[in-house]
Amino acid sequence: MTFLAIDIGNTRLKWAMYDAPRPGANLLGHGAEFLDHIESLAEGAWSELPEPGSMLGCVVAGDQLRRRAEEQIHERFDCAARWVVSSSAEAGIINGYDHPTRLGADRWVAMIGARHRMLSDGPARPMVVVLIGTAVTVEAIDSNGRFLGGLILPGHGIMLKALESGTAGLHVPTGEVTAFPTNTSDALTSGGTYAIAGAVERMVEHVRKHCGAEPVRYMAGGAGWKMAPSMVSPFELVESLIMDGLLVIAQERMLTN
Ligand SMILES: Nc1ncnc2c1ncn2[C@@H]1O[C@H](COP(=O)(O)OP(=O)(O)O)[C@@H](O)[C@H]1O
Ligand SMILES: CC(C)(COP(=O)(O)O)[C@@H](O)C(=O)NCCC(=O)O
Ligand SMILES: [K+]
Repeated sequence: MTFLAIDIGNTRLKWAMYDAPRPGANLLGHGAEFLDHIESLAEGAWSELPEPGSMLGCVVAGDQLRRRAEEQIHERFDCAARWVVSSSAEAGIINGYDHPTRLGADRWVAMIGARHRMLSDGPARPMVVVLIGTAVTVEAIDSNGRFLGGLILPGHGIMLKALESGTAGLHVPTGEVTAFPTNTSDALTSGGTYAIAGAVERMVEHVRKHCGAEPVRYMAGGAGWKMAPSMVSPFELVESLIMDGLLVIAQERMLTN
């Protein structure tokens, strides 16, 4: 039974079609559209796909975007649109947020994917899960699967936009990440990268100290590949973390139509 997974962030809608709603299922197709281009999905990227037996998604881009995605789903497919809402516990993760449903669904799903991945690789350990999207999130999870809390910080693009709009002299092209930047472009690019790397490393230290063990470290998100090389503690890039989490939840809920 085919399964369609969708992740709608503040920059792009990512989708992946699998041959079954379970972790490790075969990928039949995948893609990403900037939010302005969602209306082209049904007649474009999805036109050649098989009918999904079920779908599950996560949305943090707001109700209007969710509705625009649902229009495409219903135009092209017969299956019901289902979206994950963060809850107090699901698929091995216990939600430590003050108001569990206010936690971004992408963060929740990524932690579920990460926990499942870690447990298929070996014994339970604490984790630090980093998503580098429009915003950056840095989650701490203990070895029992309890989400202890997480950081939200601006992504690279937002940091640069803030600096450009708040100053007269910072309109420059993207630079290189270097330890000692000697031009404005490199200074901005390195500043943003090390701001994120520094915050991530603080969280790694907090988890080490709190849990008394070295955390497993996963990174995902559209700009993860750009950030990973600049981390202090090495992170494993797992581009599919959110899709993996959606597969885990779909299997646990035995999603059918
Ligand atoms: N193909 C790409 N090449 C370079 N940067 C990219 C690419 N795709 C996404 N990004 C960067 O990643 C960020 C968006 O990633 P994404 O995971 O789609 O975010 P979101 O989940 O918030 O929609 C943006 O800051 C963008 O600049
Ligand atoms: C933190 C986020 C903006 C990240 O969004 P993204 O970068 O994936 O587009 C999103 O997860 C969100 O809106 N969260 C709700 C607030 C919270 O998690 O506390
Ligand atoms: K995201």
